[in-house]
Amino acid sequence: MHSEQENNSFPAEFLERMKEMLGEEYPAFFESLGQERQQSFRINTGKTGVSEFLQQTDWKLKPVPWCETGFYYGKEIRPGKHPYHNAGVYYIQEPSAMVPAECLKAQPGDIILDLCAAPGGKSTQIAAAMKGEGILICNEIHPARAKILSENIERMGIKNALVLNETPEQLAEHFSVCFDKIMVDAPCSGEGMFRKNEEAGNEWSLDNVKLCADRQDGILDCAYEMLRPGGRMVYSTCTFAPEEDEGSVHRFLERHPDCQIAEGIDSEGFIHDKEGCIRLFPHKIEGEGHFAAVITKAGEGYGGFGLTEKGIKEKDCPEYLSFVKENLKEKPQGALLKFGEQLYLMPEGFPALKGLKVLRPGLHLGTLKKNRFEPSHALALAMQPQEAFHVAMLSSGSQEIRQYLMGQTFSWGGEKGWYLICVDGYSIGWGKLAGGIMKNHYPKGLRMVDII
Ligand SMILES: C[S@@+](CC[C@H](N)C(=O)[O-])C[C@H]1O[C@@H](n2cnc3c(N)ncnc32)[C@H](O)[C@@H]1O
Repeated sequence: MHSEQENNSFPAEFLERMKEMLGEEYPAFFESLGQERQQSFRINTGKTGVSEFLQQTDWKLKPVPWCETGFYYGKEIRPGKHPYHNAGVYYIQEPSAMVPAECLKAQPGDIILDLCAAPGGKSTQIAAAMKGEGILICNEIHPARAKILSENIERMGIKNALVLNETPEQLAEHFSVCFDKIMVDAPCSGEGMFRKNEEAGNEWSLDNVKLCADRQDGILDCAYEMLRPGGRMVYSTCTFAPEEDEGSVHRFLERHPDCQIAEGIDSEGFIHDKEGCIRLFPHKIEGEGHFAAVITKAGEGYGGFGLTEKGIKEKDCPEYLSFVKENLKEKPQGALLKFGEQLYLMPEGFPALKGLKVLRPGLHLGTLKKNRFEPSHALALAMQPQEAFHVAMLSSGSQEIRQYLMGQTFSWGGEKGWYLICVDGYSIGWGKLAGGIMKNHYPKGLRMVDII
């Protein structure tokens, strides 16, 4: 049993509010704050099947009850240091944080916006459900966080996502009633993560709770503008503060009477209030504190963009076409877009990008250099081994994969040229073979010093 003294890193006013909210359940909640948090990841079904992955490893994993692809792992496993992480085979994500994207019920073909998306937990979960069909716009207001978001979209091999760095207001001006579904995982006071991130408690104040609630009102109003009639939106936070949870939802419904709360998902230990909002408490489930509400907009409509990108003609990129002919069994489908030397592939129906801060306009194919094409790391990660002519299939325990991820060359036999480097069947990057030596094309910024 933990005393209040032992938990003195939690602000007293926060604990008082929780006592008032939870009544006789408060001691159980308080004890849970002193317990260790759960670790989990979500298997990337864009790269592998759940049962296929479970057969491949001897890791002791326990299913997360509310997410078919989510699994708890123990301390003996360090998934972030394993080559599978670099190959985007899973995304390390807190178990409760898997709930909002499950509630969104993304389908292949949907036009979806993730408005507050970095570092990309929910975006990558939504993308997996979309199975590469439809359009996912991932937006993040802070430039440095938007970059991390873009890297995670790349690592997970997602082809149909656009990464933007805009304010919700600027997006709302651009994308009036365009989206079938919107995820609003709002910035909040983070009370549910105090156990995960001890420092978060130091920044807590009632004034900040109010500030967050005001900001959430503004973000939700922008999301409303962008949701098509008949569309579905999930609002979520990782705080217990009622002003930011049910409060934000109620104020929103008052301002927008054509919206209502709809059903989310259920699991043992989930608390549903009478309106249908979902609350997760760490003493009720194996996960941190979270809140989610599904909101639908009345009416009917279609998602999509009035103005779309047309792309450039293939014949204007001969270097790319020869790369495709020599190295890929099939030409990737979609329209080509050129930004300076950089070539991207966009799925059909991508919105016009003029006036937007774009970090990633679709799948980065590579760089058009003078008389040659250099494939991008993103292209490697978005490919399956059977799509390339030359593959270097390495095992996760091999010396070669260690050398590769550390940025070194390794010996290999075969014809010279580009090789898709794979680990246990998962693409992880490019190498270029010449004279029996595989030259390393693993991005410098991603190279590792500590691998298991
Ligand atoms: C809870 S986090 C998002 C986590 C993310 N959805 C995930 O699953 O990985 C909230 C995000 O909102 C961003 N944010 C902060 N202020 C914002 C604002 N005024 N409008 C929109 N987003 C904001 C933060 O930078 C942060 O990345």
